[in-house]
Amino acid sequence: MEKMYHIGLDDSHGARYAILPGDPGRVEKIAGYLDNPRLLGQNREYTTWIGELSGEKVLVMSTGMGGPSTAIGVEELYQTGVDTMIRVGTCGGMAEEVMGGDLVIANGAIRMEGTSKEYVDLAFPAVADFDVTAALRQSAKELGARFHLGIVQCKDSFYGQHSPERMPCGKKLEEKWEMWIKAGCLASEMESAALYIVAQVLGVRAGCILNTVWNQERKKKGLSDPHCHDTTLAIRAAVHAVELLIQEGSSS
Ligand SMILES: O=P(O)(O)O[C@H]1O[C@H](CO)[C@@H](O)[C@H]1O
Ligand SMILES: O=c1cc[nH]c(=O)[nH]1
Repeated sequence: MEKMYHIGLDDSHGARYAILPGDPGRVEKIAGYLDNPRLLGQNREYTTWIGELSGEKVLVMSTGMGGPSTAIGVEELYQTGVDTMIRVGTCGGMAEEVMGGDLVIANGAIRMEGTSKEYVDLAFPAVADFDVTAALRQSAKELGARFHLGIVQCKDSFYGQHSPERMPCGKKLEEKWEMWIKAGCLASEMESAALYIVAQVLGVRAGCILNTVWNQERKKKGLSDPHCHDTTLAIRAAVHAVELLIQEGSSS
């Protein structure tokens, strides 16, 4: 096959599993947890490394920030033979109990972004694959991590999250933000809704684990708000979840 237009890969890699950070700068670090890691390709925001876990090929590819580049990356990875994808990213806590450094496993995503609307109407939920989510939960437990499992909010504007008062539509953003919190939303990020909807439409498995960087709600209430930019724990949890899924696949 010809190399895919954006990610620059063809199907010769032979991997079914992909770990997907947003940040290209996180790819090599994640690949360091695989056996025999090597750079496979680099185009636009898509940096890809390949390695192995339990003898099975695994890709690590950055998606860039937001739904559009994530959807393109997922579409093209699927064309090259990938059928199981785990996003490992960062988020901002929304629920009071979600602290900087905690892991958040997203079993579903609020579709307050634009990309997934060009696949299916908003009434359709953005839901993670059950087996991938279960593997992420087991992995987080085995690592002894503090983690939360639940709904995240996906939006297109990082600064609409952090400075809604600056935006002409700020009142609406604030009203919705309050609504998501009252409904039990854990955290905010930018890619999982597009990942889940595109995965659903293509018929592939997807899940997501996030490092909480901070929690602006805790800060607002005068509570402690430790910041954590270290994604190591989320990465280790994602890599081990892939191992668990590979083991599960070979025993079923
Ligand atoms: O750290 P990543 O995976 O990029 O994820 C989060 O960080 C970016 C914003 O800072 C957005 O992409 C958001 O979803
Ligand atoms: O607050 C945050 C942190 C990471 N990513 C986001 O989208 N928001």
